[in-house]
Amino acid sequence: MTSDLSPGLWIGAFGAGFGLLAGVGAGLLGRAQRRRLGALQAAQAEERARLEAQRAEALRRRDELQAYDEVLALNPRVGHFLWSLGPDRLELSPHWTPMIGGGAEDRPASMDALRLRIHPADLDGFDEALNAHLQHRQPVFDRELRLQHALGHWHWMHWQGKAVTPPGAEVPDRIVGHFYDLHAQKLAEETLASDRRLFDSGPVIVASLDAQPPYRLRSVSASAAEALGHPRGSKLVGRRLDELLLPEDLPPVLEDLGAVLGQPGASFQREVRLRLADGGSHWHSLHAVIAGSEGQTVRAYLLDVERLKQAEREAARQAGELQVAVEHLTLSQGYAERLRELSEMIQFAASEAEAHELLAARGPQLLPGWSAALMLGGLAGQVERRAAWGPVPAAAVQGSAECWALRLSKPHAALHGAGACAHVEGRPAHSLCLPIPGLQGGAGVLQLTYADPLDADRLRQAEARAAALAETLRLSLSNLQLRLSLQEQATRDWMTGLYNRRHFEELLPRELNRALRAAEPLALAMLDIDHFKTFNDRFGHEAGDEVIRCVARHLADFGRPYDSRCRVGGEELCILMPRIAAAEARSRLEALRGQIAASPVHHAGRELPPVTVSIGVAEAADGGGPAELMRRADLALYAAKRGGRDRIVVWTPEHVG
Ligand SMILES: Nc1nc2c(ncn2[C@@H]2O[C@H](COP(=O)(O)OP(=O)(O)OP(=O)(O)O)[C@@H](O)[C@H]2O)c(=O)[nH]1
Repeated sequence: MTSDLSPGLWIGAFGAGFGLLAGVGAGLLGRAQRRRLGALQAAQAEERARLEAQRAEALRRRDELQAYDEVLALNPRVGHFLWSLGPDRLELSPHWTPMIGGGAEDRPASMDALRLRIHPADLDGFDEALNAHLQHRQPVFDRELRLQHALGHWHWMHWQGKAVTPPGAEVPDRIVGHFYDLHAQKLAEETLASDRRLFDSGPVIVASLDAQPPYRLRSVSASAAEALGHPRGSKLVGRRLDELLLPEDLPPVLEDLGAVLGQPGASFQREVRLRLADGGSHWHSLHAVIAGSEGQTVRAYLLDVERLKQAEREAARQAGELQVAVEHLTLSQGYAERLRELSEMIQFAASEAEAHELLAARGPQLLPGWSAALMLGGLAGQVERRAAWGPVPAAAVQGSAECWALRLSKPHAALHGAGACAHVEGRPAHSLCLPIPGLQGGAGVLQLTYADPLDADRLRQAEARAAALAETLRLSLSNLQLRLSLQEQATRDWMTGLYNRRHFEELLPRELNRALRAAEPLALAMLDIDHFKTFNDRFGHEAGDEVIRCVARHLADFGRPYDSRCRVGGEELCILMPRIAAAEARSRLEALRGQIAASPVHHAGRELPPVTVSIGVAEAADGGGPAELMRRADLALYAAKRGGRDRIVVWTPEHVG
């Protein structure tokens, strides 16, 4: 574009001035005229010099303006316009096209054409700005507005211009000026404004603090006061960091600050609790940046994460509960498995004593840390300790009156000995008695003690386990008792209560082997009631039975606990006597024989004739099996019968069968 303000106008004016002066000088001739001419020439020279100076100035100005034009032309965001008012001709520099898009032909050629592309909302303002300038209310025309881009969107531009009035005229005939691209700046401003709105109303508190103790708040987004529970508009500026944070959170933040102070751009992140107006606090995620060229400001961004924290806490609590539940489930599954094993072993124990030993061995794994005693009904109503583990002892229970669990038939718990049963010794933190009813010999009790205090959860778990253990013991011990008693019944002779023949046949080889292994003697005595048939014949079969029972009672009371007394046939009985030799057996059996002979037998209200027995004794010998031992005892018995009955004969090799 060629501006009407260009220096060319000035240069033309100078040329015309010089021509006029030269013509005037040529017509001067006389002295006076010469004087006048001299004066004129002086004035002329002066004027020439002035014009020269003006010309030089104009040239300098032209160069400057050219340079300015060139620089402006370099800037794609600034263009020039010349609007000739009369003909409404608008000339736009080529910068227009890259700003507003389209081709050169799309450039508006008149103000009317330009106005068609102005955003309707900006049109009035545009016209008003023009009028204000043309009516001299504003020194320049200056307006931001949106123009329709060739691609359709509204594009922000800034127009500035000045009216030019031609020499001698009274009103301007044109406006010259420039337009520049404001779009990127406007978008940035809008983004900033929306950011600002977000900061002021959104969840993020933006704050600036002095980057030096006591870290006073210099500015803070408008939302902060309300977010922290203060009345809207409350003044937070000026507060110290220690007034804003919970005391526990201050030291780590001070430490973080210490590490970044004086380093512009350095930052740290941390979760802190901001104090609320009501005395509470809210967790915030703090992102702090050292700002300012000298690092004189701490810029802090705080996002309220209280709900997140609450959710985290809730999730952690639920996860904890789940973990506990899973642990309980796992533990209880493991525990149930261990109880099942114990129960099986107890039920198939060879004796109650073995069952009690099993319990004592496995109990510590079932209830770790607990001391326990299983007390079962014994003689004279006493409840005796049968199995125990752990350091806290239990005294024997003299009667059910001493145990609350037995008295009330329900579990009884005590804390630090207060209200504990009399048999609980010491003052354990926890004691628990569980009744075990339904056993032969009377109800039993399981006493459990724990020395140190337990929390409610662990106590509840232990109580549940103890109850399960007591129930397991009740079932398995009563099953064992039943099985042992059935077993016992199967081994006993129904009429006499002595072992039966089947049991004797099982017992004999076992005892014989044991004796041989232990190199211990073993004596077998065979007894036969003398002339038994005559009892049957004279007094009846029942009398015969009574005779058998009477002899059996003598046998039952005879000898040592580990002697086995059996009825092996109708009126044939035997005694298996471990750890004694035949001679010793014989002397003991003499007492038995004498007792039987001396004891009257009554039946049906009358005394029967004296009952005597013949006894044959044999001793286990090397190489001889059970059959041989029985054969020898039989041979000795036969010898006793033959020898006159009511006597004892010990087998010797002479008794050849
Ligand atoms: N009442 C009764 N009699 C039985 C029983 N078992 C076997 N008997 C009888 O006992 C008798 C056995 O008699 P023997 O072995 O001959 O005895 P004994 O000849 O009378 O006397 P000894 O020659 O001294 O042995 C038989 O008559 C059987 O019927 C029983 O359980 N009860």
